[in-house]
Amino acid sequence: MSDIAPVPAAPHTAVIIPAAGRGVRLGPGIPKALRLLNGVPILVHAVRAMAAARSVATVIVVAPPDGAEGVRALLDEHPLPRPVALHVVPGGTTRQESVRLGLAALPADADVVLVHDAARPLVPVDTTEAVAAAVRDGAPAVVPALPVTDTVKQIAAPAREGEPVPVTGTPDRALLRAVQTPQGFAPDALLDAHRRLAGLGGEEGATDDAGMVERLGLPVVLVPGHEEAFKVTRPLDLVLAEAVLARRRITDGY
Ligand SMILES: Nc1ccn([C@@H]2O[C@H](COP(=O)(O)OP(=O)(O)OP(=O)(O)O)[C@@H](O)[C@H]2O)c(=O)n1
Ligand SMILES: C[C@](O)(CO)[C@H](O)COP(=O)(O)O
Repeated sequence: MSDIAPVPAAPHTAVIIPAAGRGVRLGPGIPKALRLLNGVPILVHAVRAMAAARSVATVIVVAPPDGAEGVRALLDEHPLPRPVALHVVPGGTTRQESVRLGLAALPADADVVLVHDAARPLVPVDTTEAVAAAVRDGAPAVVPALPVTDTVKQIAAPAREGEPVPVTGTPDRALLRAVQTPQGFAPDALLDAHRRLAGLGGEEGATDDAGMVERLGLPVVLVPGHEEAFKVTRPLDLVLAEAVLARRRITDGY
């Protein structure tokens, strides 16, 4: 019998980056993930942000459905801050379908899976590490979040933007949080949510990945998000992102 303790396997965080959206709210043009921020595609910023985290060993980019080869070539042109295994797969027509297609490429030995919007290119590495660490410490689902600063009104039914609409209530904003990505999961929790809910109508209305896991009745915990992890959704967000990068160039030499 050997008295040598087995060497624990190194942590393996795999990241899925859904990048298959068109970016309709940003306005006409090429898919949002390929638009430039300081001369570099938004997607490249997002991949670099994920690869900067020390536990991240695999990054799976979910490309626009007809654009996987072009995205692969684009990523090969841009160096990453650390070596990672990089995969590119074609995405689907909804965000959840794209995430599911990314999950199909998940390595079997991953102990944490993060899902990170390509549209959040500036998330700081500490936020990513905090989410991954909380999953590794035993939480099945972890979400970075910030307090809500606007007062939020409830309306009775979805309405077109710009249309006057009656208010039905004002939720207590102290009980609300705005959630960001990367969201982190024990791989089985997210895989199980997709196996059980996808295609059965169970994913309808789930606008984030943790929402899928919540529907299985599993606990989801929040950790502090970061204001620079904002989502590039509308044109003004691009202006803000350029300003953040300009400040980082001055303060961090980045
Ligand atoms: N079919 C889709 C739709 C969205 N996404 C990704 O999900 C993330 C968050 O979505 P969002 O910001 O809403 O992006 P879009 O769907 O592109 O935006 P819009 O709704 O304005 O078209 C983005 O990185 C986007 O590329 C995806 O991979 N596949
Ligand atoms: C996942 C997400 O970024 C969390 O805030 C958000 O729900 C994505 O929503 P979108 O409508 O696809 O922008």
